[in-house]
Amino acid sequence: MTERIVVGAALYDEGRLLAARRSAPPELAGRWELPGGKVEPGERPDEALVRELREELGVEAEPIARVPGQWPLKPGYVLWVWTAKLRSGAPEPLEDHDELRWLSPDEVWSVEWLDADVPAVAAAMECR
Ligand SMILES: Nc1nc2c([nH]c(=O)n2[C@H]2C[C@H](O)[C@@H](COP(=O)(O)OP(=O)(O)OP(=O)(O)O)O2)c(=O)[nH]1
Repeated sequence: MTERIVVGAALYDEGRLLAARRSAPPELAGRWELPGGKVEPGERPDEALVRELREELGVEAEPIARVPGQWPLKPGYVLWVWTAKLRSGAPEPLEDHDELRWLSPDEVWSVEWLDADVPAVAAAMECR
């Protein structure tokens, strides 16, 4: 079975990284993640990233580069991350999240990231 790809955005603006706090499901609620979601069948991962940021945050974003690596999520799912920048709009927690926070480099570890995101965020910090 091939794994389903979940794309996450390391969205940077003026050197700060956007973190999003999940509102669901209960076992993940309250933990922080890179915004994104599942790639749909027939969709390119970078297209999925743009779509998810539009749906979840109400912004237009531009993927910059894939962050090397992939991180296992729940069985059957794997996380891929792109650095990205904002093209227009200001992110709002429209779907899946109840809080957003722009983190400066010294604040990046001040939130409780989902387990899978800890190594993914560390790798993304190398690609700023
Ligand atoms: N988006 C995202 N999901 C993550 C991260 N880390 C992590 O463990 N996950 C998990 C949470 C979910 O079980 C799964 C992604 O699901 P999702 O709910 O974001 O996907 P989606 O927007 O496509 O929503 P849906 O199809 O479930 O309605 O991966 C991350 O950094 N970003």
